Amino acid sequence: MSLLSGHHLSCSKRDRLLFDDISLAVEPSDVLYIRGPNGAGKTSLIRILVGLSTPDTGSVTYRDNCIRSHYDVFHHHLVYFGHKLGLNTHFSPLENLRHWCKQHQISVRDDHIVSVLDELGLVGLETLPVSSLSAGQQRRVALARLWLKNHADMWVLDEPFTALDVQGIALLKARLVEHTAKGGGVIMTSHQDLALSIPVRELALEYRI
Ligand SMILES: Nc1ncnc2c1ncn2[C@@H]1O[C@H](COP(=O)(O)OP(=O)(O)OP(=O)(O)O)[C@@H](O)[C@H]1O
Repeated sequence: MSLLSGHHLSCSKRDRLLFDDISLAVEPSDVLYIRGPNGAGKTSLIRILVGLSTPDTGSVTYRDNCIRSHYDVFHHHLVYFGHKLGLNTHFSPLENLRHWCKQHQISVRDDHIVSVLDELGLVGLETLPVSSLSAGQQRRVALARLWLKNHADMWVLDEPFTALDVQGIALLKARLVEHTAKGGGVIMTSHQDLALSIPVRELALEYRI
């Protein structure tokens, strides 16, 4: 059974048809890479796939159930990473992630969150306000969710490599490989060459005028 599937999806923005009748399916251990030029509609498609926008036509299912009518189950198994990091910059990485874990019913001790932050190269920054961290460090804090929500089998990541340095990219790639090895599925966009050590399927969106 597929994890996440889009069925006959179409989307227009300001009278421009971005994509029409797209169907896709992510199986366990699959990585689907959505690529295309700026403005092609990658983020629009991603937002539809996680239920944040409604397509003009078509539907999205998670394990064969419509995500709209089974949103709680889908949400429980999803990590979505969008352009906005979803961090409160007045609070520390530890406070942000503690709150996020609570929202996602993840029972975790502070020392585990700190160990994940340390693994992500944020040693000594765990209790500083997020506003005092660099762009790449803030992104690492947000990405820590991929290390904390172990019961999520579906990851949907919109340009997750943005602002990461070489080491950050390597950490994330290794995590992606780990996730798929356990049967997880991934949909992602990127403007970088993915070069993962596992097979990646591609869906190319063109810029339609
Ligand atoms: N809320 C909106 N209202 C009106 N137009 C929108 C909206 N969101 C996106 N668009 C338009 O839809 C088109 C596709 O945008 P989208 O963000 O999906 O592209 P993208 O492929 O992700 O681009 P990029 O590579 O630059 O991130 C763009 O022309 C954009 O201006």
